[in-house]
Amino acid sequence: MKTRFKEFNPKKFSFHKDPVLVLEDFWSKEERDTFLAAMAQAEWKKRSEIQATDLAFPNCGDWLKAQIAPTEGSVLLNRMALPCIADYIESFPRIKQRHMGFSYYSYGAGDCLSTHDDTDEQYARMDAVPGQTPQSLPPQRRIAVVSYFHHEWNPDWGGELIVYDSRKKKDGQVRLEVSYCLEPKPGSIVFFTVPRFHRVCRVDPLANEHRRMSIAGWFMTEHYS
Ligand SMILES: O=C(O)CCC(=O)C(=O)O
Ligand SMILES: [Fe+2]
Repeated sequence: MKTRFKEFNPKKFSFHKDPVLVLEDFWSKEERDTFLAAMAQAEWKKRSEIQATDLAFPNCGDWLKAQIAPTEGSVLLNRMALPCIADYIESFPRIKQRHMGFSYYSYGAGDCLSTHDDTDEQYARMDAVPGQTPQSLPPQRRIAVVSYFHHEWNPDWGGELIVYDSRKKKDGQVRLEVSYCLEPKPGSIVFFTVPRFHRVCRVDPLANEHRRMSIAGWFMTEHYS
């Protein structure tokens, strides 16, 4: 569902019934300013300089990624403490530990993120030691979060987040159908359950120097093997 944050009742919402939640006007202008100031201080790395993202997302321009600062990380977590998130996470059996991880991203003209479902196969493969059984199962991403902090975004600038429904055809093949096309509206936040196919449309040259500034990451669970 898509709604304004002040009209949202987090006690009534369930990710089991509705896997995509879009909350508009989640952040005030002042809150966005604080995050943008922290982002301006961050140490950014290019997509092409990070081995895992270079392998997983070739031909996606050269967006930037940085570690979220501890203060902003806590602000984010406090604001995301919604009962519907905890209810969904706790619905998985045999949880050993809960994890989360969030990063800053900056996309300029020409940057995009090709279709993926956030199960992070590339990364999992890089961690695996050949011929060795892992001690415990790697954390599984359960809820993806993306939020937008730039102050201005024009529909001509592209950069939409497309979320798909995947339908199994009779021949066993999977067909993707667009379920949401979301403009990166300043101050909005998107949550969706993982796995779920999605992509970020290329930012158009019409954006000029404007950048799509976001925080993205996951709530994860680690399970007893
Ligand atoms: O920036 C977005 O809208 C989505 C980002 C995303 O899908 C990811 O970082 O895995
Ligand atoms: Fe993603």
